[in-house]
Amino acid sequence: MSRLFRAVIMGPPGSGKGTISERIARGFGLQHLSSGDFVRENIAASTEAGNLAKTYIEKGLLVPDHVMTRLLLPRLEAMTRHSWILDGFPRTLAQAEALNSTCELDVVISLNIPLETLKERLSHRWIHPASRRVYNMCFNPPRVQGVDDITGEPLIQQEDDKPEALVARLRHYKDVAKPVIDLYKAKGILHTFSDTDTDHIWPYISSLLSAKIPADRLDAQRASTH
Ligand SMILES: Nc1ncnc2c1ncn2[C@@H]1O[C@H](COP(=O)(O)OP(=O)(O)OP(=O)(O)O)[C@@H](O)[C@H]1O
Ligand SMILES: Nc1nc2c(ncn2[C@@H]2O[C@H](COP(=O)(O)OP(=O)(O)O)[C@@H](O)[C@H]2O)c(=O)[nH]1
Repeated sequence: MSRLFRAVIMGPPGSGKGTISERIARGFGLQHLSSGDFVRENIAASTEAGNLAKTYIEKGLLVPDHVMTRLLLPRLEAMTRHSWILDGFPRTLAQAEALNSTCELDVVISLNIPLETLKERLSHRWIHPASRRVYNMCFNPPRVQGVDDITGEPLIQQEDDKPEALVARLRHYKDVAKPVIDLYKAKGILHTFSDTDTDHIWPYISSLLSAKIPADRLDAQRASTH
């Protein structure tokens, strides 16, 4: 059986991790794994790690490393048949080291997007809270303004997408992401993309993945998702 392909996507809030991961999932048949989704699923299922995570999220805090790794690593270990793109994890060096000891990554994509662009995007980000489907009133608007395409339910704006909260989140991202980025740079698997538009970045990411994922693996991957 061909070896699995494992990728991580990193970037500050609003950099397009979710948007690009979805394109990668559709275009290359990788499974999009979102750390935020794992956290929410565990909270909904009241698992031990989920209950712990909830106490932090309710206070608007990041979930501590030991809880995140307990929640995520077993899920990754169980992914023995499907290649994946991981979005939202690792966020800290401790998480990256724990991930290292679980699996070998093929590619890390780092998104480097100007602050003004992030502010602008997040001020137009609207979310369907139940599914976490993400819209943007300019870039990918819903079919009907203010409501989710699939359920017709109302969309909301998140408090921490407001510009005041964003600056603090960004500062925090820069501090904690730097050692993670340095680690992946040293391993020779880091690929950084800088631009103001996802549509400009996408062709470069697409050719990187086409070159990195061997054709036979790509075919097998696509066949298993269709
Ligand atoms: N790797 C992680 N480490 C710590 N906490 C995490 C991690 N991933 C997710 N969380 C927790 O889950 C919450 C939801 O995560 P999610 O990635 O959906 O949203 P977010 O942090 O607002 O991301 P973004 O704005 O970059 O899209 C986070 O606010 C955080 O509390
Ligand atoms: N205007 C604009 N908005 C974008 C672009 N790429 C993504 N977005 C939107 O910007 C917001 C943040 O993107 P998202 O994928 O959620 O970023 P994440 O926080 O890194 O996962 C969402 O509302 C996206 O629809 C882009 O190139 N231009």
